[in-house]
Amino acid sequence: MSVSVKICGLKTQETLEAAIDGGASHVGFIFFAKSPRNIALKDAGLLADRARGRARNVAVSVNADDETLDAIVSEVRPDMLQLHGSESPERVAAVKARYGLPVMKAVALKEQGDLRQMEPYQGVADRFLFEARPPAGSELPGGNGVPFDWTILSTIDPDIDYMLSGGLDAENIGDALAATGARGVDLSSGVESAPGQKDIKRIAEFFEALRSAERAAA
Ligand SMILES: O=C(O)c1ccccc1NCC(=O)[C@H](O)[C@H](O)COP(=O)(O)O
Repeated sequence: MSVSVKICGLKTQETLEAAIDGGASHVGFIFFAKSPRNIALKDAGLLADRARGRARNVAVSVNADDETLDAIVSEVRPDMLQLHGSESPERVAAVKARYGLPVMKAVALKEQGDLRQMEPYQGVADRFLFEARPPAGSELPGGNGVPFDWTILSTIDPDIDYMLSGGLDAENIGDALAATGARGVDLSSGVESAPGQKDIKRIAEFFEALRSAERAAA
């Protein structure tokens, strides 16, 4: 079975096309002012229209209020909302009900016990995005380009639907898949030449490495 891939933080047509051509199942747009990947609503709407039907459009927000999410949903018409802040299970349920869209909830992991943070969201979030805790001093809850200890996921219930994230790139994707058996992965920094600057060559190299890892595992 092929691994689903979300390339996150896209801002240009060229890199969006490179992601979809490479085989991305999901493309992500960041709505967080402090991020170098932050995108204007109108630009995200145009990119999402271009991707529609070829990849699933994911709108990423951080503790966004209804007014902000209303604007995102109306302009971008995403297929999925990714909640990447400290949204409570009740907030996740309310967002799902308000927009009728699936929600992926980000959970940051550093040690085995952190997996317990996921429990209140089970049966509420449609999917999880497991990634590293942000390094000290980072203003970004995601997109920091740091991996976590993947062995944390070695005992996870195989029925839990998640994307593995945090510092993935062409060099480590084979090891990451071998360690976790993840069926979905998400990445951003690993296909950039500088923060917020997606790189077509690095996107292609990532997909090449992923296919090679999939062949090795078959
Ligand atoms: O990428 C950002 O700048 C960002 C900012 C605020 C909230 C979430 C953000 N990214 C969410 C993602 O889904 C990233 O792809 C994920 O954190 C992995 O990033 P990376 O470690 O750089 O591959």
